[in-house]
Amino acid sequence: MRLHICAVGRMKTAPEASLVNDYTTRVDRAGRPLSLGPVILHEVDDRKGGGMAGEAALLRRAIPDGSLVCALDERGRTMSSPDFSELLRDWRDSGRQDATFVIGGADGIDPALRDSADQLLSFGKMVWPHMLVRAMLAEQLYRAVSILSGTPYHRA
Ligand SMILES: C[S@@+](CC[C@H](N)C(=O)[O-])C[C@H]1O[C@@H](n2cnc3c(N)ncnc32)[C@H](O)[C@@H]1O
Repeated sequence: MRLHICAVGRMKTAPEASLVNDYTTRVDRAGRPLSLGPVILHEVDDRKGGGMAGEAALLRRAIPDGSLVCALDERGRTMSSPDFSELLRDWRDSGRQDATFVIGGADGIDPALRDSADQLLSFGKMVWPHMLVRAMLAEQLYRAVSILSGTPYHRA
């Protein structure tokens, strides 16, 4: 199952970029025997100033047809890392080819797009900067793959 991160904004040389690259490379390597990965990053940038609706249109276009969708939102469900690994395993076993994780911009994710997601995932009630959320998501994807592989990275 391919893992897509559809996110508003361009990371370019942001300090979080090396973290995202490191963890996604690790997911690609460790996830291969589990049929999870690669991680594919799709960055969208609404230059027309269309706000959340404009960003949502670009995000929808970036989400592969038929993909399962998890929207990152502080109002979503908090999960333990083992729970998240089970979600990934169940999604992989569903037979769908793609899972997409959506990260919004400064104003968040358009409510219509958020409500259409299969899962709303929260990293706690606090609001985190969107670039940091990419790095946190990439790390949790690697942690989930490590849990499913039975390697000792995750210690509960
Ligand atoms: C700066 S936040 C936007 C917050 C915005 N005020 C809102 O109401 O959603 C940018 C993006 O980072 C992600 N994000 C921020 N904090 C999060 C959290 N605690 N859990 C999950 N995702 C979060 C969400 O995808 C959000 O759309």
